[in-house]
Amino acid sequence: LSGTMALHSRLFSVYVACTFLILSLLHSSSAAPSGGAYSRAAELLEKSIETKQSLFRLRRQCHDDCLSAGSHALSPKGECQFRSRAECLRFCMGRSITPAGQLPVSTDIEYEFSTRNPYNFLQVTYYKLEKLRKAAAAAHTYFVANPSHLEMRNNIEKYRRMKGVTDEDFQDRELENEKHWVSVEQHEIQLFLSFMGEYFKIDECRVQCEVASQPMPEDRGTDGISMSIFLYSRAALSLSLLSCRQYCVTQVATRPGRISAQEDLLPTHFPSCVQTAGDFRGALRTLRSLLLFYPSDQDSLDNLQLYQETLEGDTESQGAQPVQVPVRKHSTSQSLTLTDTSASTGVSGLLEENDGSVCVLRGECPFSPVHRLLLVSVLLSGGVIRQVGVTIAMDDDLLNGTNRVVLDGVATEKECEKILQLVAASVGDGYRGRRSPHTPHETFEGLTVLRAVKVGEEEGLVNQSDAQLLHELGERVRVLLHSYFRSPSALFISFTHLVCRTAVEGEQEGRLDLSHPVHVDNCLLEPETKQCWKEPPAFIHRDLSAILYLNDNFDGGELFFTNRDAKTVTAQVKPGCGRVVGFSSGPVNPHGVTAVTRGRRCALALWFTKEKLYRDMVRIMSRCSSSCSSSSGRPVSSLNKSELSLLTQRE
Ligand SMILES: O=C(O)CCC(=O)C(=O)O
Ligand SMILES: [Fe+2]
Repeated sequence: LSGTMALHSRLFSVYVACTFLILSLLHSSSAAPSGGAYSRAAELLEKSIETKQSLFRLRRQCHDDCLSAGSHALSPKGECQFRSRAECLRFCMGRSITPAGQLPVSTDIEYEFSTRNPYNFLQVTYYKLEKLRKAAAAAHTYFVANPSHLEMRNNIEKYRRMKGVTDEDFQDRELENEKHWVSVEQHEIQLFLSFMGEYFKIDECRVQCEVASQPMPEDRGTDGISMSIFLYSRAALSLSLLSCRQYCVTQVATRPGRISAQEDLLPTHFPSCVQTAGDFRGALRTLRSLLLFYPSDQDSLDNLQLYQETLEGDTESQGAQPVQVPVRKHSTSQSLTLTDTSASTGVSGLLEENDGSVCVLRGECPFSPVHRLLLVSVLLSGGVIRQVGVTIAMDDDLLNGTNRVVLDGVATEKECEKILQLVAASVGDGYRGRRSPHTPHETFEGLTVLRAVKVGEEEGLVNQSDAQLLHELGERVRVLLHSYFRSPSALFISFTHLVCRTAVEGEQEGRLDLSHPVHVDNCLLEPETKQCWKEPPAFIHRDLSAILYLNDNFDGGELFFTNRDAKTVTAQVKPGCGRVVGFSSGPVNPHGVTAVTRGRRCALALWFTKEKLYRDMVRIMSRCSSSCSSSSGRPVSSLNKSELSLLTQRE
């Protein structure tokens, strides 16, 4: 640890300094910084990157020391033992970092680093300083995570043509954290295990969570109130630790620059190593591993039976167990069986007990789902959102799929009524009376939050508190789904749309079409090839979809999920006031709406994103232009170009 002593006290400030530096560079276009300022900038940027790495190394070191050497080994003078691992970790971290340095960094800073933004600025500064080789490496590192950044693509082309810059200079300085993708891309059997080894750098991620989430020693008070705050913050801390650990699965399965994790990363790499000719035992072992992920997969079940019949009498081979993956060396030789269903990524999670046993949240947890939902949502929202009465009507099992849920009781009858009045009072977004874009047999009305607030403000037609209710409902759904799907990364509302579909009278006989054809919300589904292209015009930044239904006095209009063939229906959901259907926006959830053959069906459609950039600026700003007191929005003048372009984004 001695090497990290230099971090003392400066650690936090240097990590944070990066953000201020970026901001000052951003605002310095009028007065160009001098050469001296650029070298200072480069120095600080490098230092912030190095500091972050040192911090991560230190956390790993402390974790290992406190775990393996036994907590007493680190005790001052070796006399007294620590009462807990947390205490040991605090002491260990505290030897190298000041208490301020141990505070968590803000999400903004984490965001900057996760998008590799410091390398963008580093590239500029090295270019200005004419350190072209270093500039090329920084440019490449940034580009790996931001492949659609055209300016950087051009810069890289320019660097390639510059004298003194060679191919070797284009190095990914963050490669260490992303190595596992190299082996994922090679579908070779011998690389499988090394892939597994890399994959379980998940463990590394979880260690970082654990050490980073240690409470500060000052937390504990002696009087009743401080004690309950202490207990409350402890509970919140455990939840955030849990969330952080669960997020590791998603993080490891997310390529640099991608927003969404690769679905089924681990299990889909099994088949490439199943069939080693004649190795029935190996095949059986892999099949059993596969079945842990897909317990009802018919092909695997058939194959399993076949192998078992073939191996009849060979008890040793018959007993082949699922692959066991060793988890990073600890003194107690732990191993994690591949029951990690959260490896199928998405946003669902699992609860891993300290003893290494795995408790899959759905079904096997010590508390009931409803209980869990309420507990988590209340804690996450600081108790401000009333979720009493919300129940889980259907889960993945009942909906026959992945990352799907139906919640009831999210809005009251009164609230549904208010929103329906809002639709009636407003003229809609130009859709009123128009034929639906999806079918000639229905009309379609759409109302955005912005529109609702505007109508409320300007025309006096809509009660302002009704418009505000739209906001609140969106927020309620966000908090509920955030906790249900255990998405540890922040979830931002990306777009909200109040949509009504009305059957055109006299045109309903023998209708064969749909109210909304089968589609996937964040990619372009190609049912013939079962591919889903994550590219525009699809809204590729959408991570989670939700529809809050408002009424049921119509015929038809059921939401249904299908397989990727867009034909095989896997589940159906009947709308009703206060019911929310939530699902991940990706290719596991193709869906459509059956024809509305009588009456008007209204619903509030919401899309969420993990990408801060794509949060709904319209929503934030409309809120702040009206009654918003604790503004979470920024003035328009401070938005960047792409944020501004989002303001004009429409369905
Ligand atoms: O209204 C519904 O039930 C679904 C709507 C939908 O899928 C969409 O707008 O993308
Ligand atoms: Fe949809």
